[in-house]
Amino acid sequence: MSTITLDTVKKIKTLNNIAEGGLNVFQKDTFMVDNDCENPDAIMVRSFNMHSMEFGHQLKAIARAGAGVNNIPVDKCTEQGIVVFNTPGANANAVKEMVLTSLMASSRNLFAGVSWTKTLEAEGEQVPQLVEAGKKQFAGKEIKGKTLGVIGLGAIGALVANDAIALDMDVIGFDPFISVDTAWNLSRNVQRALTIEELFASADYITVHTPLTDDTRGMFNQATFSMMKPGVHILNFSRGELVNETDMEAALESGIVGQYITDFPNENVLKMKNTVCTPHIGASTKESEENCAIMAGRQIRDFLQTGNIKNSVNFPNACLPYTGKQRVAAFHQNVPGMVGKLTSAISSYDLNIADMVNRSRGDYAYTMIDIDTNVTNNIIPHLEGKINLIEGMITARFI
Ligand SMILES: NC(=O)c1ccc[n+]([C@@H]2O[C@H](COP(=O)([O-])OP(=O)(O)OC[C@H]3O[C@@H](n4cnc5c(N)ncnc54)[C@H](O)[C@@H]3O)[C@@H](O)[C@H]2O)c1
Ligand SMILES: O=C(O)CC[C@@H](O)C(=O)O
Repeated sequence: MSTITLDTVKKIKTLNNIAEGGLNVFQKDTFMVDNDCENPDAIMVRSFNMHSMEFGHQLKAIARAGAGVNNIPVDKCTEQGIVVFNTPGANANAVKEMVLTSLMASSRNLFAGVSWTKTLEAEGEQVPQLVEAGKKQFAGKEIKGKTLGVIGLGAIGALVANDAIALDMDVIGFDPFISVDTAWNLSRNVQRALTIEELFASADYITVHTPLTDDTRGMFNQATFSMMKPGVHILNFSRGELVNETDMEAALESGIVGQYITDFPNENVLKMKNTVCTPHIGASTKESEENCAIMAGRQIRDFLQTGNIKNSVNFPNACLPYTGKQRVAAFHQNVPGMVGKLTSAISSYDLNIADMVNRSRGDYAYTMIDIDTNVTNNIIPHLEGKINLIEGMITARFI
């Protein structure tokens, strides 16, 4: 059932702590931002799991202040005409710095060395001698000249790959869907793996930067571990589910995997040998949280006020310069004749069209139509009824 509504004050619900800069983008006279509000027009979220949530008819958009959208039921949102945004690249530098820190720290056994040294606290004046006697167990390897395999050369992977080249590593990257922009920005010294097997066979260290999808879930498993160099270090700052935990545990026990560094601990992973866990802090810097929140806030604000879509993961990007004229923003099936039916519904009320844009993505499409006169409030319910009757319409609103 589709609806057209004339909005007044718009309600933004927050499901996690959103950095202040992202909340400040909402003008106080036009928006109400609250973590408890009912029937929000939009939701801002970080990692909160939204899969069991029901969404009201009022909800028009969800913005993920971050990259991964696996905590959001994107397909359900699409069917309901709810636009899902993320903030591409906004936290990439934070994660890159975390990956490089962990790469060097793990190669030098820093985590284990620091923990062991702390156990000497009660040894009094014996500490210096014990340190000298015990340090050999923590001798590490330099990363210079070693091979780093980077799986997923998007915002984060490309930064990691380029900086690893600057640290004198050999870098091999695998990304069958690499974007043209990233390819332009990638160091020419990054070797391209045509297959993931090629990367597994040559890497001393592997870092993964793909989203969690049905294709990538469990990509680290018994079969892929058997293709890797014994003692390989694996860094996972993407999502825990990329790794088959049982197989990882066995690979760590047998030494095929020398160290596993992950930002996604759980009760099983915490118990695994040679594993270093961080508490999902890859993107936890002041700068990155502000960047993500501001980008997410602006995208939601602009969408609610103008209908323009930027950085959606489920609907096409669409921009029509906003002139303040009455605008119809309609989500519908991507089937022939929809634009014609929309324009004839509008012109049947003697309304003239000033401008329009229509964009499609897969099975769905989005149309914005500007009307060159103000539509009086008594016409809107009738026009609403007419647009409602168009087969294939999901949801539409007047702005
Ligand atoms: N630890 C954290 O706090 C943190 C922070 C940011 C992002 N992340 C995770 O990192 C992921 C990547 O973030 P990003 O900003 O680089 O995203 P991105 O979209 O810029 O890059 C992802 C890349 O993975 C590639 N890819 C997709 N499927 C692939 C496959 N099967 N094999 C190889 N490459 C594949 C894509 O082509 C793309 O280039 C996010 O989806 C998120 O899960 C974690
Ligand atoms: O919000 C966070 O702190 C984590 C974000 C991260 O997992 C992401 O996918 O961007």
